[in-house]
Amino acid sequence: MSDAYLALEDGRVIEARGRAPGRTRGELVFTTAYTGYEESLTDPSYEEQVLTFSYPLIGNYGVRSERFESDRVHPRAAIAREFTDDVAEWLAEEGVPAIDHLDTRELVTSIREEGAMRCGLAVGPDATPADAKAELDACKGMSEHVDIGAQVSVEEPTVHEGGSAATVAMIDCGAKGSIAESLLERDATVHVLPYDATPADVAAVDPDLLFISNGPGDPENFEAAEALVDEFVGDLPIAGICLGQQVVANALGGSTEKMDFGHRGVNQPVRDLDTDRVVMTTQNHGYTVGEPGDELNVTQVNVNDGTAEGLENEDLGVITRQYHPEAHPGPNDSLDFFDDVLDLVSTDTPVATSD
Ligand SMILES: NC(=O)CC[C@H](N)C(=O)O
Repeated sequence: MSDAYLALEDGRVIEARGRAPGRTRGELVFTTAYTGYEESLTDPSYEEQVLTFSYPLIGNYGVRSERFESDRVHPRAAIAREFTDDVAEWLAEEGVPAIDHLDTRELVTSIREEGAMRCGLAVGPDATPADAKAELDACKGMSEHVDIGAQVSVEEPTVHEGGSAATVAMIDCGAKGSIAESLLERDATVHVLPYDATPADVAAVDPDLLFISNGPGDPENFEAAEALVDEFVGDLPIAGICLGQQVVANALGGSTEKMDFGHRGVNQPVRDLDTDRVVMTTQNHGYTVGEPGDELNVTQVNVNDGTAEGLENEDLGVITRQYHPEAHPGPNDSLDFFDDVLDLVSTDTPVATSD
């Protein structure tokens, strides 16, 4: 008798061991990251997804809140070959179902072959396969979560007072904490604004730079952020990370599309087309920029599949990354992105200034 069931869109129902109870649903994805489970589980970009860890043992160095990227767990559920008690207890306290003792190697292979798929989970002493299937039946596709920004963004503007290197208006589409920290460490002051901020809200903080954060779901559902890029491009330098890159591309004539199973891990190789240098990067995305449009140049590409990893327009002062230069988890090799971003302010790159 099992106490946990995972129902998949391909019709299978997989038995597992329950580690944190509940009923839930979401898009089933996997990460190959072998460390950084606290950072991944608190990354807002995982909202509405069920996160499978391909690394078999999750929790072997405990759970410490200093390593969290936000104030709660964001995946709808978590799956591993084996969770330690520390992680299972944390997820249970957070009300996030967790299962283990299933063949995650086989599960990850299925996602690679069939693509990210919808799933339903039922976990606990009374759980049945029918409960898991009922969750699956009620599960929406990622793009159908049209107001997902409201689930992850700040409700009111907040400010992180730093130094005078730059005043940054950061649009919080579900930002990881490390992004603001990376800017603060470089002496910037960061105004965090809601995902649906208006041009007047941005102008009110008199920024030197507009920064669009990472965030969950389909970038086409972040129309307000797209409108901000459209409004301020040429007047303010603009930077973006992950969803931020996608929103910037959509605003400037490019397009985005859903990937089969995405990039999630801490060793995704990225080649800079100018220097030919390859760096290992942290990634967590299921959509990608298809066409960059006429305004943006692709400056970096993924070595595995050639997808756009960096976009720039030097004249307009626009620079974005699809991966996570702020790391947490993962390698620190791309932290200089934040220096490049702040250089956009100090070198007055944009063609025009706001008056
Ligand atoms: N980490 C992110 O910002 C993810 C971006 C977007 N939600 C995607 O899945 O592609």
